[in-house]
Amino acid sequence: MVLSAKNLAMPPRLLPVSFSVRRGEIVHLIGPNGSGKSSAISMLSGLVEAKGEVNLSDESLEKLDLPRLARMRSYLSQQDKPAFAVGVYHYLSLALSPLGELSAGNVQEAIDEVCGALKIIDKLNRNIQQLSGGEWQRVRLAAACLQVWPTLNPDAQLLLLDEPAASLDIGQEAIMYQIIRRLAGKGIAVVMANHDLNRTLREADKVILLNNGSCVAKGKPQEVMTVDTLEAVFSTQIQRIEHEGKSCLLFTD
Ligand SMILES: Nc1ncnc2c1ncn2[C@@H]1O[C@H](COP(=O)(O)OP(=O)(O)OP(=O)(O)O)[C@@H](O)[C@H]1O
Repeated sequence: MVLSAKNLAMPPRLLPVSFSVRRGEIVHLIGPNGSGKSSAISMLSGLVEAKGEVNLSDESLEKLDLPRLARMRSYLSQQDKPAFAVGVYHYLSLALSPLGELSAGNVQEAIDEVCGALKIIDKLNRNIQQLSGGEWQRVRLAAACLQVWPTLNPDAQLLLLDEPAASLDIGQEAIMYQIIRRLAGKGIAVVMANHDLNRTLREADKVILLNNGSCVAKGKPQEVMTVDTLEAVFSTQIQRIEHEGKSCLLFTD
């Protein structure tokens, strides 16, 4: 098991919730605004004190120092641009700095793959302050992926993403899911907060549904995300239809 959380809590923001995440598994945290998704992810990052027991690769999270944490997991928080101004390439190299000496060839290959996929190669020399919201989000996503890219980081285990699709158009969002699946395919476990319930239905191996800081349900998306449960939690009308063998939610309010 890559990650196990037993009674993870930060009352009243998040009441005790337990779950585990396997190698290569993609777990989505869903729930209304203020339900505790970001609180849970920030605690899993090890940067915020958590109640309960969290183990990353059988090591207690609270015993991992920052350099080791930085090698084992990366964390894309919800945030705006930083106050400093650096080039995109420089910003990406900051994400690689915890990984120590790296082969220049491997770094170039990984940057080409990740930045090529996210379509930001032409932005590498741009200052981060001169990017659109969606471009900046893709740069941040690239940095988070590179930090746990297995050819650069053999200790990488976990990618934590807090609403990574924020500011992305639907085409860029599709690319983002491809790169998340590619990393999961390389064995990295992914835990992410998400508001696009249709994406969660299709992309998540496991879903944890939160409401008012409590876990309402967890398990396979098809089982957890029933119309009745989602309508009750989100207080809106929902229909679920089948299209070409896939479930699709319609929001009819
Ligand atoms: N720094 C903080 N100090 C105190 N309470 C906070 C803090 N940040 C968030 N909260 C509260 O904790 C609860 C959970 O917030 P959290 O950000 O985890 O929700 P979320 O599910 O990620 O919401 P959203 O979908 O809006 O991003 C909310 O009631 C929120 O007001």
